Amino acid sequence: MHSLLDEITAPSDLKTLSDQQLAQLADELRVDVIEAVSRTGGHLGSSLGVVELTVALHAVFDTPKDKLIWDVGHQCYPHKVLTGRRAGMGTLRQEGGLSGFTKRSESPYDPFGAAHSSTSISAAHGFTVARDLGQDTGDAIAVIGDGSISAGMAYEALNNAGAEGRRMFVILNDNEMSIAPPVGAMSKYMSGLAGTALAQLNAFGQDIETVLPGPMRDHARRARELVTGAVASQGTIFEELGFEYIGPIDGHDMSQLLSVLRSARTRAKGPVLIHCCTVKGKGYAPAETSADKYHGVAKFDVASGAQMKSGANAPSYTTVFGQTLTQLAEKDSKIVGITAAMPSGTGLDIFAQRFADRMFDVGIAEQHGVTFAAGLAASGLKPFCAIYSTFLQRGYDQIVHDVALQNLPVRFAIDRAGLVGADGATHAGAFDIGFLTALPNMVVMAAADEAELVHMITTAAAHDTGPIAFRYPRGTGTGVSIPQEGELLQIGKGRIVRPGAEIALLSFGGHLAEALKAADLISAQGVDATVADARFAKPLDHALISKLAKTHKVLITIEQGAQGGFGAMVLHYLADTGLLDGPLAVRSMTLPDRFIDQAAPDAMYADAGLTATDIAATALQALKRAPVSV
Ligand SMILES: Cc1ncc(C[n+]2csc(CCOP(=O)(O)OP(=O)(O)O)c2C)c(N)n1
Ligand SMILES: CC(=O)[C@@H](O)[C@H](O)COP(=O)(O)O
Ligand SMILES: [Mg+2]
Repeated sequence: MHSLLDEITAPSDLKTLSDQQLAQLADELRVDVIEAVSRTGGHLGSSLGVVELTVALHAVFDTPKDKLIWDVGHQCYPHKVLTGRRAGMGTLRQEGGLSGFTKRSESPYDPFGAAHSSTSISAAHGFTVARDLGQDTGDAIAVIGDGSISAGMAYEALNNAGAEGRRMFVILNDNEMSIAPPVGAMSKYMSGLAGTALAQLNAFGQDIETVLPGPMRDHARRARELVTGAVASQGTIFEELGFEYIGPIDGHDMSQLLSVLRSARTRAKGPVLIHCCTVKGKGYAPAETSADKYHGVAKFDVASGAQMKSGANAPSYTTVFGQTLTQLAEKDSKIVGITAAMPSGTGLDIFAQRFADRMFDVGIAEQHGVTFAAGLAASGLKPFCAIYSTFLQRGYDQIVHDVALQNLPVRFAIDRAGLVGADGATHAGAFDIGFLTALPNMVVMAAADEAELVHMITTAAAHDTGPIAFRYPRGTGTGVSIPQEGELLQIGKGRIVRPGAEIALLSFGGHLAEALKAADLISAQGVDATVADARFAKPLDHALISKLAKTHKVLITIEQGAQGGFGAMVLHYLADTGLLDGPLAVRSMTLPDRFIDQAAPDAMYADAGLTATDIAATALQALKRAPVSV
């Protein structure tokens, strides 16, 4: 069957299509995205919500000279299809394949990378100022969702760009969903905007336009825009910030999108915000009718929408966290949970099912979430601030300034520690060990398996003398049996998991299983190896480390984190106590000093040089070259 999509090799091809053909193209594009994502998995719901918007933006604007910047970028699959990457969609989020987000190195149509939310308006402002300073760039268009615009960074950008008054475009993609239903006053405000008389007036005007012949329709549209503009100019918050506000418009009505975008592009002198109402998962019933709108899906059967099961039999670390915290909270009414728009991703949805009034979703607002938790702790409660490692980076100054410096007992549940797989480099939980162990007063733990996680949550709940953090990997655990009750760990004490000699493998966190495999490989070479689980990167177990250093020829530290973390802390200690002055050979095995693109986690750790084979080879090599005792 003749397909317009087959004829599209670049957005410039859209300029040859009529408005009706653009609408047809959108329909074809939607089917294409559904088919593609059914084979790869990925962020389907948000992509389906912007199919018409994507076609209209590329049809009206002159990309790539005009810079189209997608916030988060998880909704960029239609964009990728239209910008020459349709053939590559089968490699989406896979090793060597297309990124799941926008990425500068992937395409000239991706002027700015994303994945962490709420960055698009700031970036667009950068392109705008550069244009005005003579750089060869066109208009900047930021497409930001209703969830993402709840982050403070978005207001920093609106505040700055609105005041400067430079011509730029912000498309507010309002589908009334974040990953979970949206929270916050802004969400209510935007829903109000979309539901007011303004929207009814808009809809009424559009109905009239549809029955009028060509020239009259344009006049009617212009009249509608003037009237709704007048009504809207009661001062939406965006106008108060210096933006012309247009909308709310139907983000699935191609003729409306085209006329509004063409008109705005022709007329705009300053910053414009177009409020676009869409449906997350639009056009695919299993997505539209699901609670999470198929935000992030595994491979699925198109006909039924049934997703392929992961096949894992152990519970995920996330589930263990949610269940354990809930169990502890039954006996401790001071325990509360804080999430930044990710209740299901962190497992706090489990906690909320039992303690709805003790779980707080602050929206995509990690900075606020951390200091909110500090306020809770200062008031005597026991806040568990559950934020993925990568997103916790957003709240670092708050951890330093509001938590550690004041020595407040905030508990940080750090999921997705280490390499995370399909989400790639933007979501790697690589840096939290380093940025947390640098802080005075902070206790830093890492769970080697899900049983250890139970002990660490229990220990954190009881730790009231200052901040404490525990990190754990994405995905299912090791399958160890999970204790009914967690033990109280002694702060700063590690454990010998496998006694040995000559070579000591000191693991911190989720790589313990790999260290044990490495010990087997080392033993097969006739060398004995000790395996220890540090449990704590701060405070270090000085007695354990000294003992290992004094009774072995080689000490290898292993962590699922970047340089400057656990291994560095151990090296500080060994150097400062003179334990490096003798015959001991020390190697610290970390993630390499580069970003690692998406692949299966095991493949990513292989790329990082952190497999059992790598560990064994490093240890045996060190033994061979270990300084000779004098
Ligand atoms: C700083 C940060 N925190 C959390 C996330 C996780 N996250 C990805 S998409 C999303 C929801 C985005 O909602 P919205 O902007 O409305 O986009 P939609 O999915 O509705 O299209 C969240 C919380 C993130 N990417 N970045
Ligand atoms: C786009 C985004 O940032 C989130 O959807 C993220 O991909 C979730 O990660 P998990 O799949 O590890 O929960
Ligand atoms: Mg949304």
